[in-house]
Order: sequence, then structure tokens, then C-alpha cells
Amino acid sequence: MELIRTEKLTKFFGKRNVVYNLDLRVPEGVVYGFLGPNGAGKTTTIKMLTGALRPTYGEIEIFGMNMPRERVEIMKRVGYMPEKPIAYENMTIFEFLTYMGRLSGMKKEEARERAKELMAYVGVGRIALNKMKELSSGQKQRVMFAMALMPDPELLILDEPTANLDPLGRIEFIGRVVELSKKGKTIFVSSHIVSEIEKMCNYVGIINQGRMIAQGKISDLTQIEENEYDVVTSDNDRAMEFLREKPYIREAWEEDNVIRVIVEPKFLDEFFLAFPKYLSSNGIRLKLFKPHTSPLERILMEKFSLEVEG
Ligand SMILES: Nc1ncnc2c1ncn2[C@@H]1O[C@H](COP(=O)(O)OP(=O)(O)OP(=O)(O)O)[C@@H](O)[C@H]1O
Repeated sequence: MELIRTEKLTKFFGKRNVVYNLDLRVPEGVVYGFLGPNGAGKTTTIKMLTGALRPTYGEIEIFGMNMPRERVEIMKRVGYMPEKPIAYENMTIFEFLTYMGRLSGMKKEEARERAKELMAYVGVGRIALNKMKELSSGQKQRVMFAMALMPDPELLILDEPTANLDPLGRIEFIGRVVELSKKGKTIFVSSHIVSEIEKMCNYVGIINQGRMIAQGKISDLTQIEENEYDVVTSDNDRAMEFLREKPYIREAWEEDNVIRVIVEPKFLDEFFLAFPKYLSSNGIRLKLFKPHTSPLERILMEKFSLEVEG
């Protein structure tokens, strides 16, 4: 079943068409990466999904209910993390989360317990009594993540949740998303960072200028055969000897101890059989073997150029 489904979702701001005929399909239980460059229309789409903006035309169904008509019912089951933090500047983190829990219908004690648990979970436990206005943008983002999780929602909608996080914070966040997904949550997360999407998502929707460019299971979309690889072995010189003499190797060169090899696509099977055999019969260990460009990155480069962070 699809938890989120839109038909021809469209938004104009005046004459400007920001989202156009978007058919989102988000199956239950997936981690769906909503990927697109700055200004592509991700936040506008998410605001329509959460009922903060009305579509110019088009339909939105979430849990089989109509948005915005059944907004209240839908949002009871959704955890939403906005791109810009909600400002309750004079509350402490603990007060803020407890308050949000109360708003979603929890009893006071239940809200306090849940807030404590989540502050530890997102890594703000030690600054629980700091005021919202004293927080760094990354700390605020962690609090917003906790806010989204307060009602233990079935569906999480996260708008660029890692934008202000430091590298370690990003790794932690990705771990949390994977964990939540294993618990059965459906997660819809926007980002413009390809490597992040690749680490945590199994579905992707790529938009550019408000239009869907590609959508589906990442493993289905990326089944284009790669013919350029990075290779590291315990004896690169001898590995190079093999690569130089095979006519089906288009090019092979070494750069910073990594061999880059480009294979004639028609002879990939032959290469995959012969190369490991050669290595093992010469007592050479394979330390790394991977496509030079990640599959999702390649789709993007084919469609348009997008920021690619390592
Ligand atoms: N209220 C508004 N009135 C007019 N134009 C708007 C409004 N809100 C957004 N836009 C425009 O719509 C386009 C899409 O914006 P949106 O915030 O949805 O993009 P995004 O994909 O979330 O980008 P980013 O990655 O930078 O957050 C932008 O060009 C933006 O300037």
C-alpha cells in the first residue's frame, strides 16, 4: 500500500510554476529520499503534504485520506520536521518537547518521559535545560527531530534534516533513520546530498524545477551496467601487468595507489571471471573493488548536474 500518493500535484506562486504535475508514490515501510537541487520545489511539496500550503491543483492522499480535507486526522499519525525550526525561544528544550507532546494529546507525565527519552536519543540530553534561543542551528535541528518523533508516528516527513549537522551528527542521524525504518516506520526525507540518500534510502524521487525526473526503488533505477572501477590490491604492479595485456581493457592507470580500470562493456563477464582468478593464482589480495561513480550519482549526472558531496 502507498502511504503517500499524489496525482498531478501542482503549485503556482502567482505566475511562477514551482511544482508541476507531481505524482508521488511512497509505499508503506520504505525510506524515500526526495532529492533535488536548491529551489527544485522540495519544501513547497512537503508543505503541501503537511497541509501548510494548498495545492493550486492536484490531489494528495496520505493513509488513504485526503489532504487538506482530513488534515487533522492525517497529522495525528505524521511526525513532521520542518526545514526552519519552530521558534519557542524562551522555552528550554525539555519544556518545548513536553509542550509539543501535550499538544499532540499526551498526558503530562507521559510527555515528560517521552521528551527525556528522545532528548537522549537525538543527543541533546546534556543540554536539556538550555533555552531554545541559546542553541546552535545543529542543536535546534536535533530538537526538531525529537519533536517529529514525540507522538511515535507511523510516517515521518523530514525536510532537509541534516542541513545544519556536523559530519558526526550526520552519521548518527543516518543510523537513527535506519533504526526507525527497521521498526516499521515509513520515512520521507528530502535532501540534496546524494551520498546521504544512498546510505539511508531504498526509494528515491528526483525532482528538478518542480518536475519528477525519476522515481522508484533505488536498486531498480540503478541497474545500468557500470564499466569503470576503482581497484586496490596487495600488489598493484602485478595487477597492472594483467590489465595492460588484456585487449578488452580500454584503459587502466594508477593514481594514489588506486587502479582505475575501464572495461569494454561487452567483455565485462570475461573480465569478472579472469581478473579475480589471476589475482588469486598469483597470491594477490583484492582490498577494494567498486564502481568509480556511485549508481545514483550516475543517474543524476545523466539527468542534470547536482551538488555531489562525498
Ligand atoms: N511563497 C513563495 N512565493 C514565491 N516563490 C516561492 C515561495 N516559496 C518558494 N518559492 C520559490 O519556489 C522555488 C522552490 O522553492 P522550494 O523551497 O520548494 O525549493 P527546495 O527544493 O526546497 O530548495 P532548497 O533545497 O533550497 O531548500 C524557489 O525558486 C523559491 O524561490
